[in-house]
Amino acid sequence: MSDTPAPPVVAVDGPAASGKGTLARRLAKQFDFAYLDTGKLYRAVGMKVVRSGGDPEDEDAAEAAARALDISELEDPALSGDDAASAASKVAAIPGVRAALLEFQRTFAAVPPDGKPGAVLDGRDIGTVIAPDATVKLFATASVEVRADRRHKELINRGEASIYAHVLEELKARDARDMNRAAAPLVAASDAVVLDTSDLGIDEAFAAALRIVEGPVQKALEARED
Ligand SMILES: Nc1ncnc2c1ncn2[C@@H]1O[C@H](COP(=O)(O)OP(=O)(O)OP(=O)(O)O)[C@@H](O)[C@H]1O
Ligand SMILES: Nc1ccn([C@@H]2O[C@H](COP(=O)(O)O)[C@@H](O)[C@H]2O)c(=O)n1
Repeated sequence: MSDTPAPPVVAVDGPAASGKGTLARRLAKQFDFAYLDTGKLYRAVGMKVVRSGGDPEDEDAAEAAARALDISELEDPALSGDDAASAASKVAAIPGVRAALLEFQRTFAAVPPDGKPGAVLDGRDIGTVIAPDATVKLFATASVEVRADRRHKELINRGEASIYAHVLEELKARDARDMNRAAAPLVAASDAVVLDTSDLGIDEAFAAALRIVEGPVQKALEARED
């Protein structure tokens, strides 16, 4: 049996539109790690149910969709939309759905694809459930008003119709569902470092994230070389 320590894992959790995906993607690039946006798994399951005419709150339909999910379905551009986000947060509350998606995420973290030396995963339960032994855990957050403003601007920049007040309401509803569900609720792991980016631009937020993550990651990489 090999004594080589496991590849480093960076867990990035946080509420919707907190900027966790932006940070996680940049951190993965910085260290040449594999990156998994776990929200896409729930979005794909939600859309699969909706497209087949089902209700995302129907436990049997949602669990069946999660078990039948093919990784190629994560490439669907429709997953970035509001309908997918809303359906995702409904299927995500169903324990059978979370159980069906667990092994894929844990394997991604333990054996990063393409021979990458480590993995960055972002979501809601990475530090608490998927990778409780992660090398380093970041909990990215920002006030709901700031998050709504960022998402609103993102939608406008994409050429989509957007009303700030609607975006704010949608984020509040999603926060409430994600924080109050019984199964893997959105909460910072006790050993996560909380990074509030309300007053930070993207580059400042990344610099702050890097300061938190760099030391533990380098240490874990060096331990694998010994
Ligand atoms: N620090 C920041 N300052 C300003 N804008 C930001 C900052 N971080 C991220 N953004 C922008 O806010 C929007 C949401 O960011 P991002 O998609 O990374 O959030 P997320 O938490 O991954 O969202 P979701 O939960 O919906 O997947 C994007 O348009 C992104 O460019
Ligand atoms: N680890 C995760 C990731 C996501 N969810 C749920 O999916 C919804 C969409 O996620 P985004 O990151 O793409 O915004 C989110 O609102 C959660 O309900 C999850 O439960 N666990």
